Amino acid sequence: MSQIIEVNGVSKRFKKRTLMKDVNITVNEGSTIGLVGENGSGKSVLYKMIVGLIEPDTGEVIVRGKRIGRDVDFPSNTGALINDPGYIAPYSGFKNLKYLAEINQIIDDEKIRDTLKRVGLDPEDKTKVKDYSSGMKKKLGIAQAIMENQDIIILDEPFNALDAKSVVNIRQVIKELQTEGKTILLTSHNHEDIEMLCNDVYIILDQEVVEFDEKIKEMYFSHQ
Ligand SMILES: Nc1ncnc2c1ncn2[C@@H]1O[C@H](COP(=O)(O)OP(=O)(O)OP(=O)(O)O)[C@@H](O)[C@H]1O
Repeated sequence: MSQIIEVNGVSKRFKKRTLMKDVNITVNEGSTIGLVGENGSGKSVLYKMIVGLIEPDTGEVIVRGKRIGRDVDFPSNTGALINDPGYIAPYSGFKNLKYLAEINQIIDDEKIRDTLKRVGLDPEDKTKVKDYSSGMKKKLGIAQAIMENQDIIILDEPFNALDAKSVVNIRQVIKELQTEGKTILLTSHNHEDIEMLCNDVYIILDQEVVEFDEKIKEMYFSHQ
């Protein structure tokens, strides 16, 4: 298995607060990584550094051999749902995805419709995104992260706000993506999602990212 993402000696602080120091992670192509940690521990920030939205203070992020921020601004062929994506509020879900698809021009309307159905949204629904529920917005975010058949898929809290049936569906979608050989980076506060879907699990603990072994797992989830 080849390494597709490397986080080497990354540190980040905001004003006086050190969020993480000397973080090292290697992600193998085709694997699913889980990242857990308390609210505010830096999970989204770490994923934003991987996609080039936030610059590390020290260290480097390498994706497919290219250093983010030096060789490329953003990793290629990567779909990401991190926090709440900015949607065009007066547009429908379909129209939002179509607008985004026009940037790369690699998918047609049919693929957009199929992806909306795949995540549990009705492609014909004309509801404006400003009137979407939180769960619908989350599904739309997942759709934009996978619609172009991206090889690397980053899903930060994809299950938040989803009802039980939708959780089952999105877990199934993620399993299909795994079968397709995608490299997936997840976060979730739900023990079951992480256990069920991830090959390697890390936790941000005291500003460090460490492997989430059985001992730490027991300690962490027993406090939730
Ligand atoms: N651009 C920024 N400028 C200043 N502080 C920031 C910025 N982005 C994030 N932070 C801070 O970094 C910390 C970590 O935020 P992050 O969103 O990564 O947490 P998280 O682990 O994803 O939390 P949660 O589980 O609640 O989603 C927070 O205290 C947040 O306020």
